[in-house]
Amino acid sequence: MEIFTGSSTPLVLGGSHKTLWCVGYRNDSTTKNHLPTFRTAPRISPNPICRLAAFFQNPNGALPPQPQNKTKISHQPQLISLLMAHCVQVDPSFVQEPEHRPKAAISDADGVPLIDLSPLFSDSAGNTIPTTLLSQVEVACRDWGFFQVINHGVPLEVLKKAEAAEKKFFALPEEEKLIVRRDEANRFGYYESEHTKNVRDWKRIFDFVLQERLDVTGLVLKNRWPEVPLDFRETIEEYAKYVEKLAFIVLELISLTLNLPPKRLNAFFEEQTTFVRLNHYPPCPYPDLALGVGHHKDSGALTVLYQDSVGGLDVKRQSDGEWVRVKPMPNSFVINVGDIIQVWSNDKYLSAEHRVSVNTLRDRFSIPFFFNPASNIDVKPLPELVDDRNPGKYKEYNWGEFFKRRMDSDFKKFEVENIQIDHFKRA
Ligand SMILES: O=C(O)CCC(=O)C(=O)O
Ligand SMILES: [Fe+2]
Repeated sequence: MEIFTGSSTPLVLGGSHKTLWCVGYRNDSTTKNHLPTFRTAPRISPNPICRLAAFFQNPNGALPPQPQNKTKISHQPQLISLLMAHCVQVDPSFVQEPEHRPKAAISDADGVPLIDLSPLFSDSAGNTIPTTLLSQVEVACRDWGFFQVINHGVPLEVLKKAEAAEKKFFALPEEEKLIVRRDEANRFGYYESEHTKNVRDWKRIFDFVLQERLDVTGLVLKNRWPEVPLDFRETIEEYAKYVEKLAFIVLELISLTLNLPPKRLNAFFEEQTTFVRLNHYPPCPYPDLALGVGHHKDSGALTVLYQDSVGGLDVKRQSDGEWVRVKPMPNSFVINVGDIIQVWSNDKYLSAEHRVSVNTLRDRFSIPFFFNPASNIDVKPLPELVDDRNPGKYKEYNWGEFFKRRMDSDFKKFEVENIQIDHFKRA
């Protein structure tokens, strides 16, 4: 290892091609204020493998004094060992491009709208849905593409049991989880190496579908269940049943806000390709470089997500392009519009960009329910919502093929960006 200093950066640490190092604090004894921020080094080093520079925000940390500019310090063993004591190994497959790395502080002020669904469950609810509730849903889908719901009808006990089962599963030894690891032939089960936009995510997942079938597009929708924890399958299938009810309720509310009959969209979901994902985001020693899930939009119709109290889900606010944190709220769900609703609504509603930030100290768990239509559905703007003055903005595409192409990129690192909804946008 060689250590160089450069004129514009305090430190650049080299390594081999496969092993990059940068200076950082270890997890223990770290507080937020002591965290360094990492940036990719400008090309100041003649050595192409010297790629990472570390900028220490807090000079009170136990760091050596700054070496003189442009001095090669690899001959100073004491200095090197002191630096090494503060090194974390960076796996380059997790490193995001500089423009996608999270800033140190993410605001949660002016966060996503919160909608109370209790009017739908009260005794006096009858068949009428308050217009105030509908307009809240409409504004949230239009301005944010994201909202949180409380009093949603899913019992707290069901949520808590699912969260406990999820934690138990991820706590199993790796070799036990690998028994149900997904592969190219069967895409459901455990996976620890998912990529979003060709960068590896700092997470582990377990996926299962609501309806198993050998699909027409050649996608095998078949679950793999672990034998332990014993009540795992039963618990999370029960959770999924409740969340499915909530997903249909939200779908009907959205139909109403589009001036359509409440069940207008339901038929698309009779043979749904919905799947549920359990996410575990372990603590990450370089949260300024990696993400739990890279920036993306969900490709299905709707996502209904339960998150624990740690926080990390960031949404790109439509109004100003700022990333804001979706503040965890006990006993709530986060709902977001996916690409399909964006297309059905002919861009009235937007599928918002989001990502997951990680942290150095706490494990985070979440459970998204990806509400997806049948694979044979051809997605296009709904005929009721287009006319000569407002022509359809998307060409028709087949959901099953789109879904399969997206899943393929979970296995291979493509050189180019995988299929996106914008590819179907009319000029
Ligand atoms: O874990 C989260 O909060 C969000 C995960 C997510 O966006 C996804 O899996 O698509
Ligand atoms: Fe997502």
